[in-house]
Amino acid sequence: MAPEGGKKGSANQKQPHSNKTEARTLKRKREQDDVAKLKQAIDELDVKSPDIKNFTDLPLCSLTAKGLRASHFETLTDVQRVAIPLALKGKDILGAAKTGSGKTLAFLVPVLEKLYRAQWTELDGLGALIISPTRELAVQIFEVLRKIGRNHTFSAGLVIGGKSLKEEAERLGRMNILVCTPGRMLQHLDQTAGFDVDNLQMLVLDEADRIMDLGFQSAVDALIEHLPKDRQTMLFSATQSKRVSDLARLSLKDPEYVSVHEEATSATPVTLQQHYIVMPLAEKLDTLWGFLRSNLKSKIIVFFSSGKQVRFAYEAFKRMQPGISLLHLHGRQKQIARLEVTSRFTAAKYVCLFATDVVARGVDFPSVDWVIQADCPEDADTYIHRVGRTARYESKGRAVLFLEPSEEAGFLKRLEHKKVPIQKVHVKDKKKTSITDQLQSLCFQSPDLKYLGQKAFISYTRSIHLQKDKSVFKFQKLDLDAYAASMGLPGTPQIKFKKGEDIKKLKNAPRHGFSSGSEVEDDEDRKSKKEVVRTKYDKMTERQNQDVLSSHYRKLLGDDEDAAEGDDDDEADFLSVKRVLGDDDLDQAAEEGEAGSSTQPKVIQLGKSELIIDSNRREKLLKSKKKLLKYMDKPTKMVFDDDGVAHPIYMLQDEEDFALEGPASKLREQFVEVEANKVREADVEDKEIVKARRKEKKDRAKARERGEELAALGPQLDVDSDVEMEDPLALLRSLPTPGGDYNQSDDDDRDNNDEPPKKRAKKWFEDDSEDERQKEKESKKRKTGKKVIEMDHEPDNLQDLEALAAGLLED
Ligand SMILES: Nc1ncnc2c1ncn2[C@@H]1O[C@H](COP(=O)(O)OP(=O)(O)OP(=O)(O)O)[C@@H](O)[C@H]1O
Repeated sequence: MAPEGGKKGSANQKQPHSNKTEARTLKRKREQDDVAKLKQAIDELDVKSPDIKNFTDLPLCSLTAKGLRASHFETLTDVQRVAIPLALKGKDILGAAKTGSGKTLAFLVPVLEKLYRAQWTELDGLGALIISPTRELAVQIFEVLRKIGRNHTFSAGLVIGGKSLKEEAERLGRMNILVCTPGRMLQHLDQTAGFDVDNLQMLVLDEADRIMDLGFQSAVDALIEHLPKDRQTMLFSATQSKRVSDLARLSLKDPEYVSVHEEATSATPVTLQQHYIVMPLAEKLDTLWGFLRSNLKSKIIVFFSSGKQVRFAYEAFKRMQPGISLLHLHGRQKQIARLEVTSRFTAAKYVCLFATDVVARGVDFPSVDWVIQADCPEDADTYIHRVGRTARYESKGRAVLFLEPSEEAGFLKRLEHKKVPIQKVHVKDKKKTSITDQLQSLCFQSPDLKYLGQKAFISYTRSIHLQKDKSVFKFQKLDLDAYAASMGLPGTPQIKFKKGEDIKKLKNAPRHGFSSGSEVEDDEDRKSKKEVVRTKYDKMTERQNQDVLSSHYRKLLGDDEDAAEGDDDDEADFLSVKRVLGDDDLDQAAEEGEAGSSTQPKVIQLGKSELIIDSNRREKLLKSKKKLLKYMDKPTKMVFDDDGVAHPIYMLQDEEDFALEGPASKLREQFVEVEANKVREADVEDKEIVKARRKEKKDRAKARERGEELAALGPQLDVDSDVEMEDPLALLRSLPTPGGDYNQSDDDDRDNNDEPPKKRAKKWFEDDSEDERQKEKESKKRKTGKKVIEMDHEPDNLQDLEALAAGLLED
């Protein structure tokens, strides 16, 4: 710890040894005097004094005061004015204040002050732990801490996953302040030897109601178990519940309720204008498109209920070029992509971000003009947090909620109950537009988009079906056929539901091999994973949704969402798509499976189109003229004019003849109808094919299982147990790691890769086998073809942050 005076002293020219010791003693004495004065001032502080208006009116050490000044924080906000004095006095705090009202400083300032007054050093270990529900929010808190704490000498770190556990573990022991997500922190507390939290002075839960929520329950409870009971605890949120059970779980001692806006007439900022539009589900995308086209010079966030909704809307709208930059963010993206999207959105002036609730809470994007809620939020609290991304700290903002007619009455009641003022508006007739035709043709042209659409449709219907609040979400009232058609889908995907799921649990369900922003791995899940030893066949057959060829689509869509398909698994648990792929898709996917790791596919020209030779099977095709015809363009009838130039027949049609055929709009409709019929017919055929292939796959898997059972009796399959004998961790290593790390990329790939089962079985074998030759082949394959996510692919800004964390407060 080096207060200002100390630093100046150390800059002096060389002193004799005795002088140096004397200077050090003097410095320590000054610090002690300083701390004693601060303690006395805090004792004498009247927390209710009306004179407390600015940070300078508080008994803060000069290092914090200097950091606040340099960050241009002078006047206290309401919540800071009430919470900071109480926290300085050592009280446990339960703080609730509107979004954007400055809660972050309300807990960060007391954290710095408490450690300063305790003269905390690196040797004292972890002094304060700040828990956030999402990575984005954790990074943001860390940045604010870095800004206002720049003059202190505490070390601070971020524990949010995205790095190997080992790498993080090495640094943990040196940290005085940690900002973390619950799942990752628990992993360290459970697994990192020598990570001592016995000295912890302060625990902070930002967005506390979310952290105490069902999805995080087991992780948070387990985490609290590790912490000493004798500590100061602070909980903050814009929507704070005072559940006695929560307070007991956290062992809060006689907490002070800081609820500065309780008497306010609205729960949302007064500078926020809030509207809602009622429209049938089938008009949602049209309305959103119309809105974007009318607000090109704005910064907009559009919230959807699931990552799949986000991806479909993003991919479809991007292809239709709305005239404003589009970004998308959801919890299944890689951490690098997520950080890049947040920083691009922060920096841009006119931009639209399609997002899930991963950025609904706490995230402080500057100057957002509009928050659109394209899908109704699960409850009024989520509504309040989402709209809170605009109109932050005295700035203005506008929010629009899209409601389905069946949701209107129920949700308005919920908002009224929470004191949210909102007005109904209508879309102007001349601004109404339909994009169904465009979406239909895009889905027709691109199987990838159609596939995303089907998944988005399913995830939406699933979320509505699962919602607890049945007075708002009425599944039976939705016109699903019209909705599917409005998304451009050739038919309504059939779905079946399992009973007993919970939307909140699902939202926080662990993702294999990938730790998302709001990831929490159930303690019990982790234990059972460790205990149950599975064979490679178990792993292979456990993998669900093998018929959804996601890796294929991932390649079509680019690779920014390596883990995005991981959730196919949880989806397949719950409901299944009766029909997903078209004939072409299956062909392509099968070929891709065969192509394996071929790196440089050959391309040959066939008529106007290109045929990519990326598999042995395709190469063989070249030898059969008849089969090749399949890939040739359909012949078009051409007519030669007087000069001998060829034209398509319609170009030479007489205008009068053309007019006789009827109005162009009708012709167009007829054309669309004919094409749509073709798609429907193709759909029926596809269904049959998919059914047959599924059955075939099931039979194959069964046969293999039988083989395994038989083989288990024979001596040669003692391979697995041998492995276990030689290396007791071998099997454990082959299990998916909870919360997953980037250096677990192999596992990630396997878990998220819905390749055809034949291919995957091979991968599992290779990964588990002791055969060195096979291993070598596998590693070569990875090097040449498949993407391997390297551990050191850290985002620049995160790395910078981490680097700075080591010595937070050096000038
Ligand atoms: N005293 C202050 N003076 C000026 N600006 C401030 C002050 N306190 C906070 N701010 C600014 O207000 C904005 C919102 O602050 P913060 O993110 O802490 O809000 P919050 O209450 O945590 O919001 P949410 O409930 O959405 O998490 C930030 O941009 C922050 O820099």
